[in-house]
Amino acid sequence: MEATAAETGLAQRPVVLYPSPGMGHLVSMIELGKLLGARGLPVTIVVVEPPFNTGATAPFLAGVSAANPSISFHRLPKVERLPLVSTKHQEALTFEVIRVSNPHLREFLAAATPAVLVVDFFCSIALDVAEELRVPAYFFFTSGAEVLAFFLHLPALHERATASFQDMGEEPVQVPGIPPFPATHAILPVMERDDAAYDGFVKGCADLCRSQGVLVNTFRLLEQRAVETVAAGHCTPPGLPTPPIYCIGPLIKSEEVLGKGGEECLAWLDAQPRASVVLLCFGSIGRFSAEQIREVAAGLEASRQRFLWVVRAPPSDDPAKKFEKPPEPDLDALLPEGFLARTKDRGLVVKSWAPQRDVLAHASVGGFVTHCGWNSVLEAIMAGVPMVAWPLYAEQRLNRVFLEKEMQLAVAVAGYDSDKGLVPAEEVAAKVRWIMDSEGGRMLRERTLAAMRQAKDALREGGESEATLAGLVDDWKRT
Ligand SMILES: O=c1ccn([C@@H]2O[C@H](COP(=O)(O)OP(=O)(O)O[C@H]3O[C@H](CO)[C@@H](O)[C@H](O)[C@H]3O)[C@@H](O)[C@H]2O)c(=O)[nH]1
Repeated sequence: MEATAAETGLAQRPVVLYPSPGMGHLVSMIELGKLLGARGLPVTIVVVEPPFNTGATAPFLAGVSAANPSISFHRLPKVERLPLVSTKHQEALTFEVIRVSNPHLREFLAAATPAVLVVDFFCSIALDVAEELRVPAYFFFTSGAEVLAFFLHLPALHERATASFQDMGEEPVQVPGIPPFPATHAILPVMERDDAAYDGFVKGCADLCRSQGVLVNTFRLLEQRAVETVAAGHCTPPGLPTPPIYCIGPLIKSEEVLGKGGEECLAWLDAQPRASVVLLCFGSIGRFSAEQIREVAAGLEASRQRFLWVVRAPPSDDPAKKFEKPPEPDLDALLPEGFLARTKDRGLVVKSWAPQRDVLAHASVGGFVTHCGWNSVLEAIMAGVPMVAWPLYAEQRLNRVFLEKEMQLAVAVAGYDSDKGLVPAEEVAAKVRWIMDSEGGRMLRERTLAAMRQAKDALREGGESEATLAGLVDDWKRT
């Protein structure tokens, strides 16, 4: 008979989850917390407050914490200011926030005496604390197994190459278990060796091998080749151990904090025909230039399709404001004159944020133009909605390669005009029409629906992901 948490002492000793502060990293870690809580484990989520925009708002966290009283949230002292870091990438700042928070984490863990610590990729420095306090530490990988294959292999790629990915141009990067991809498609923050983000990634990737295991927010059948190659140790650098891999997903947001704007979106969708609307939404921090916003508008208008479009204010020209929360967009100034009036019968433009998971799950939505953040990908799969891949930052260009070439669940936006620095309206119109109203788009929808069924199978009681998590929890209860 299975030991209960109380019998093993786990009732007193929490499982501590340590997400990095970005919205895209918090949502799935919180879902993991709920699943562990439902299996009788006491769960504490440690929250870090950085001095830059992460898309995760205080109302979001307050809503989650109110809806899940069984999970306790422990806030580390807010990081007010960071040492100067030489970087173009927010990821380098995230590593820094976690580094300066490590003494506070140590203090908390020493008092909480957790049974298990589960950390986000960006929090790998917490493994030092876990080792010192003898707490078994696992990773929760918030992207997919194909990206994990690349991450595990990065230290080996780093040893072999002397040039930055940026300077390797279109040279294909070979990683076991995933399709070759041009060096320019490697993840944005590791493009340049002299950026602080690069060092953080190479170290974090090697740290994956110091853990007791890596829980991955995917399901095996979605990324079978990568999962098997990673598990067989073919991606791990020579001399390092391969951590056990646990595919426990897809874990997507189980509740939305709607607000007034959210209710407006869903009410508008209620009035649209089935599978007729394309959603355009670009993650928790994705932003386009004013010129690109005008091209998207012109493309949507030319496509003649129904649309729901989340528009954010363009990035500021002031580098000091690069990582700040954007103001509300001024739609009259940003959109072409008369656009809103001309498209009012078939389009809804929403400022800054929509309840994406609920929108995707709505029967009126039939296509999704996405930045390829992994939560967005999984939310689309769980809703059976085919994707147009338009990556912007982080590991999204890799996700586009995998979605298009390996999983075959998306069509990629092409035709980037490097002189003008944008994707022209004609390409936006062509891809929107293709996904919503072509034989190819219909086939993609069928494939996505098949993936949705596999995902739901993996999650049901006794399904592969559910059983994997159950087995892991049993192991934890026995330790
Ligand atoms: O208007 C919006 C915008 C976003 N979301 C939600 O916010 C989350 C966004 O997550 P994701 O799609 O993963 O994008 P990012 O916020 O950009 O996530 C970061 O973290 C992910 C997981 O590691 C990575 O895959 C991404 O590339 C990285 O940028 C999802 O749950 C969305 O439903 C909304 O609800 N409404």
